[in-house]
Amino acid sequence: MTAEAIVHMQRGHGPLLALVGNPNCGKTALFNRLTGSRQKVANYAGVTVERKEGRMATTAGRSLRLLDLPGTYSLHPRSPDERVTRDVLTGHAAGERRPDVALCVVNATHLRRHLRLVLAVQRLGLPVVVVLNMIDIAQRRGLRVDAEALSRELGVPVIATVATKGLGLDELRAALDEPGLWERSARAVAAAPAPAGSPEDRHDAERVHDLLDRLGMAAEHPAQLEDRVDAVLLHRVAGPLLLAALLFLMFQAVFAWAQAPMDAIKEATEWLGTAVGQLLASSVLDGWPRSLLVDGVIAGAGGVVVFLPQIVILFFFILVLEESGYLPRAAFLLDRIMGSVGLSGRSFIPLLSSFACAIPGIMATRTIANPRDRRITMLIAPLMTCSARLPVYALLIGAFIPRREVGGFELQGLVLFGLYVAGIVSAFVVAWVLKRFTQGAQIRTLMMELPNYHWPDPRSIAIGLWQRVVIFMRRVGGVILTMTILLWFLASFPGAPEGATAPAIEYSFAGRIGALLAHVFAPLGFNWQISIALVPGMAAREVMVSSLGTVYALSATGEEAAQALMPVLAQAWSLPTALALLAWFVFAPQCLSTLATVKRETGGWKMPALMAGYLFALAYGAAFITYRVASALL
Ligand SMILES: Nc1nc2c(ncn2[C@@H]2O[C@H](COP(=O)(O)OP(=O)(O)OP(=O)(O)O)[C@@H](O)[C@H]2O)c(=O)[nH]1
Ligand SMILES: [Mg+2]
Repeated sequence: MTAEAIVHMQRGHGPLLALVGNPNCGKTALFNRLTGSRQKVANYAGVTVERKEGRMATTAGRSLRLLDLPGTYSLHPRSPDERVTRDVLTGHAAGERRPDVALCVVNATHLRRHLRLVLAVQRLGLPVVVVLNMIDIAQRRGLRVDAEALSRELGVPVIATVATKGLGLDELRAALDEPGLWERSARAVAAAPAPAGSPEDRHDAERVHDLLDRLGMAAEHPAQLEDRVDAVLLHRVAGPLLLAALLFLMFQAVFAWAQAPMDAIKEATEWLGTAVGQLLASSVLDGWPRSLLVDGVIAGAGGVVVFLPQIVILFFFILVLEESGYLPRAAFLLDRIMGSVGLSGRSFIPLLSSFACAIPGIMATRTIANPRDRRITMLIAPLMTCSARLPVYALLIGAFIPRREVGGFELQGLVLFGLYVAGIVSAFVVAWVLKRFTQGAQIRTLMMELPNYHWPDPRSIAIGLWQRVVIFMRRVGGVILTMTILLWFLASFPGAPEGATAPAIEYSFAGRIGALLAHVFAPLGFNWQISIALVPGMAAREVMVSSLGTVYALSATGEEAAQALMPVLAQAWSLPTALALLAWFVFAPQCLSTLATVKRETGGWKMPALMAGYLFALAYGAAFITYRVASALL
């Protein structure tokens, strides 16, 4: 996902020092003063970002390379310039060596903001020397600047400077001779690029606040609006509650807003099915071509397209949260909870991606350094409700959960919320059990640097949504259509024998396979139609919906074939059966592409076999219990 910054190979020699800081803090002024005319200017290739390198000498005469990195607000890049800075500092910029020491320049009049970046760079494991620049302006404004106290608090050298006048540069050149600095640097480079873990369960803004507080400088550097917003959104109690409320409303909207467009799509597909059916009935294409089009393609694929509005609404919220800068904050909040089951915030991004699809989520576990944490994160990724499960949930909820309000909330949205929560809770329980009963080192790293809040850009949201629509429609036209046609074939041949009374499908291949599978699934209340639909559903979970569409269209006798699936199911299944199927899909082990990805990532069959086995057991158990309990109660 990260487009790595490609830079020209620079054949410099000697230790590399990088100037890092917020825009306009005086990096270039300092760079010019330190290097004089000994500068090389080039471009980072692939991006029009200027790369400036120069040479400088320390007091003891040691020759250093100095790199003037683009100014950045944080290590969450929002522009190509910022990305270059992040990639160079993490050692991910092609053709560029990771710097040995970071020279962090901060504006003495903007300590609250600028110190955050210092902490973030420190956490990357790089030795840091802080340049406290613009002390002339700070002094003119009557701000206290105590470089020594700051140095004690940060545990790194802090040199006060006025870059434009060259003040403090001698002290800086002397500080760069300190041998401990380069020893630390050698250690950091050996351990690179894994960030050094901080056991503290806090984020940078909070740490800067405490630090300024202890220095008695908090009042001189008042909290900005953003910090005050964070004080609420990241509050220990209020934060998680607000997050839960937000997710809750999101799922309410998924049902409430999608109704009208869903009705429209449903009517359009029904109309199309009827029209095509009537047209072909009076042509030479009557018979199996008509059935393939109407019962296979239109009933199957059309049944899935209905759920496009809900997917668009869900991703609208996710994109807005991502763009606004809230999502990393949600990660921070959840890090605390994840810590309680022994996982770190590093698992959050892979798990969050798994809400779209487990495959990118499992691939994102590559960033988890601890092998055991990585395997556990992989194993629980499929428990996050992927978007492919949304159509299945929406179909069953639409058919079986009445549209009414409970305590002012839409019952259907409530159930959907509950299903997502069930997945998350199960994931946490599984992670806890795996952590408890497997061997391995306990490593707890927390990386929390929060990006600034931003008004979401409507254009990028529109583009993001459009991409989701394209992905979804490609799946409808690809795997879903293919599996639907295959199932139609299996469900249509061989035809019924002479004098048969039951619907023809019961004599077909699919009907017979379904009848066999139904023995396995009967204890869960699944009939043969469900059992057979589970098989093509292994290719992609939404295929379950199109398969049910095809199976029931073919099971229908007479002309009511073009009916929508929801009312058919509502009539054909009992409520306990529907609830058991929902419980089954919370675990839903049947996704072949996910298992294939796990095999590729772990290089063996052990992990995918373990994953399929435990998910199947959980799905079967949960569906069984749900079916029994619901049958007893209802
Ligand atoms: N008064 C005062 N002005 C300074 C000092 N250091 C830099 N400036 C001024 O601050 C402005 C920004 O300095 P630059 O060196 O361009 O800042 P930069 O960090 O390179 O900025 P970007 O490259 O945009 O990230 C310039 O007008 C400098 O002259 C200082 O110590 N005191
Ligand atoms: Mg500059």
